[in-house]
Amino acid sequence: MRVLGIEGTAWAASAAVYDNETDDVFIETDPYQPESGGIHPREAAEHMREAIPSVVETALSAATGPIDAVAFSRGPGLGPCLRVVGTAARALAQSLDVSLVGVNHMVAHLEIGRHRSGFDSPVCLNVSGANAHVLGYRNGRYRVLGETMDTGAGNAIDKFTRHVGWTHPGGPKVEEAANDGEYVDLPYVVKGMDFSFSGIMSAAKQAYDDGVPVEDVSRGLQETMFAMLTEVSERALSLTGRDELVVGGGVAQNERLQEMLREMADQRGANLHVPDPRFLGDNAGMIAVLGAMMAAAGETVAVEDSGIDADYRPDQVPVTWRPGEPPAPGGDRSDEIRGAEAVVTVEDGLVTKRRVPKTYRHPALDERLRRERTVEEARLTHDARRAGVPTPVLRDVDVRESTLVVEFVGERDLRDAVGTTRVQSVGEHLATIHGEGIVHGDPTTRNVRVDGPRTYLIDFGLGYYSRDVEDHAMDLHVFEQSLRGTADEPEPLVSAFEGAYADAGQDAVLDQLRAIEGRGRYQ
Ligand SMILES: C[C@@H](O)[C@H](NC(=O)OP(=O)(O)OC[C@H]1O[C@@H](n2cnc3c(N)ncnc32)[C@H](O)[C@@H]1O)C(=O)O
Ligand SMILES: [Fe+2]
Repeated sequence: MRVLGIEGTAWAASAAVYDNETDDVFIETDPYQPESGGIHPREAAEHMREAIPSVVETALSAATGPIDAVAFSRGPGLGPCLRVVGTAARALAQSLDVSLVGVNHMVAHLEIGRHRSGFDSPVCLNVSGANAHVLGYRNGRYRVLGETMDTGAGNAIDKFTRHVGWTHPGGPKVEEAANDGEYVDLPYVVKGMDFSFSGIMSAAKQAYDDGVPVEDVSRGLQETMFAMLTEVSERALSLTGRDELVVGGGVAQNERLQEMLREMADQRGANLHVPDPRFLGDNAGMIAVLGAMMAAAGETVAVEDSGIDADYRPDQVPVTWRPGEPPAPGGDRSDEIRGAEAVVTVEDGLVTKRRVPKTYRHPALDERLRRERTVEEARLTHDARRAGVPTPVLRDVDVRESTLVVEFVGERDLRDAVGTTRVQSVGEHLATIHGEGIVHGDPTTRNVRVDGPRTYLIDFGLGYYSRDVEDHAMDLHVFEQSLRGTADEPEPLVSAFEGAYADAGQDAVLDQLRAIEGRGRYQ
C-alpha cells in the first residue's frame, strides 16, 4: 500500500509518500519561519495555503506508483492551519478517488518510534512545541501517564528565547548556548509523573534580567527541564514494568536530552530508540506511516465526518491497528528492588532505601534533589503516621548518604492487588493527610502497600506541606492517572476512590480536580 501523508499543524507544511511494502518514506517539507516573535496562527495558515500544494506535488512525483490512501493531521494543532490541511486532504482523496485517514498528530509522533524501533510495547516520551507527555499503551488506548501541567516543552524554551531576543525556533539556539554555559539552579517541579515548566521559565527570564549570562541560564534550563523529563520517563518505565522507551517530537532532537535518556535507560537495562531527526520534528512521514497502519486496519473516515479537532488528545483515539498487547511483565521479586529513584533492600523486616546518584543529572542538581527528598520523606512519613495514616515506622536517616531505614510494611504493591476497598482506604488516607496540610506528591499505585484490606502510604519523597487545594487535587489526579495506567477497569475504582475522598475530605478539592482535568494543555 502507498499512502500520501499531509502535515500542517503548526509550522511544517509537509507531504510524504510511504510505501509499506518497501518501507520507504519520501518527505518534502517547507517550514514557516516567523520574522519575529513566535508562530502567528494566521500567518502560519497562510503559509500552509501557499506551501501545501507544492510539497504535495513534489511528494506525488516521487511516488513510484498509484496512491491508495490520503492521511492527514487532524489535530491537535492551530485551528486555522488544520483547516487548510483538512481541506487539501479531502480534495486530494476525492480527486484521486482513494480513502481518507484522519491521524492524531501526537499518536503519529509516538508510532513512528514504535514502527522504526520494532519494539513491542514501548513507553513513549513525546516532547514537542505545544506538548510534553509520557504515554503507555493499555487496553486499546494510549494512556497519558504524565504530562505538562502548563506549557509544552518547546514552547517553554521558545518563550525564553523570545525574551532574550532570539528568533524562532529557540530550541536549537538554547542547545548551542548551553554548551558554553555553567549550570545554574532553577525550580524543578515534578508531581508524580506530571510536571510543570512555568516556574522554570519565569525564573530563567528573571535570571537573565538579573545579568546571569545567557549561556548559563540556557545550561540550567536544559539540565533542569531534561532531568524532569528523564525522571518522569523512568517513573513511567518503572510503573508499567516495561523496558523499552521511544521519543518523539521536535525537542527530542536535542542531543543533551537524548544523552540523559540514554544514560537512564542503560542504567536500568532498558532500550531507548531515538528515531532519525527527519522523523522527530513535525513531518508528514510519520503521518503517512501511521496512516498506512490505520488504513490497513480499516480506520478510514468519510469526507463528511473528517472535521479537524484542535484539542485532539492521544487518549481519545481507539487503537485498532496494533496486534494484541504483549503480556504485562511480572513484578520484581528479588531482594534488591530498583525503583525509579532508589535502591531498596529488605532484611530482617527492615527496608533500607538509598537514593542513588543519577549520573544523567548535573551533580549539583542531583545532590540537591537527593538531599531534599530524603529529608522530606523522613519528615512526612513520620508526620502522616502521627495524623493517623498507616506509614512505615522510621528507624534511621542518613542525609549525607541519602539513606532511610524504615519498617517493612504490607505484602505487595497496590498495583498488583487493586480493589474497591483498598482504593477507598487510599481516598481516606489522602483526605486525612490533606487535612493536616500534607501533600504526598507521588501517590501512585506503586507507592501504596497492601496487607489484606489495610493500605499503607509509602515514599513521601516528593511530598511537602501545603494547604492549597490545587496541590491536594494534584495528589488525586496522580493517583487516578496511575489507576488508569495500570488497572484493567479503572473507572469503577476511580469512582470508589473519589467517593471515599469526598466523605472524608473537602469538596473544593474534587472541584479543583475537575478543573485540572478540563484544563487546556495546548498553550
Ligand atoms: C501540535 C503540533 O503542531 C506541535 N508540533 C510542534 O510543536 O512541532 P515539533 O517540530 O514537534 O517541535 C517544535 C519544537 O521543537 C523545538 N526544538 C527543535 N530543535 C530543538 C533542539 N535541538 N533542542 C530543543 N528544542 C528543539 C523547537 O524550539 C520547537 O519549540 C506538537 O507536536 O506539539
Ligand atoms: Fe509535533
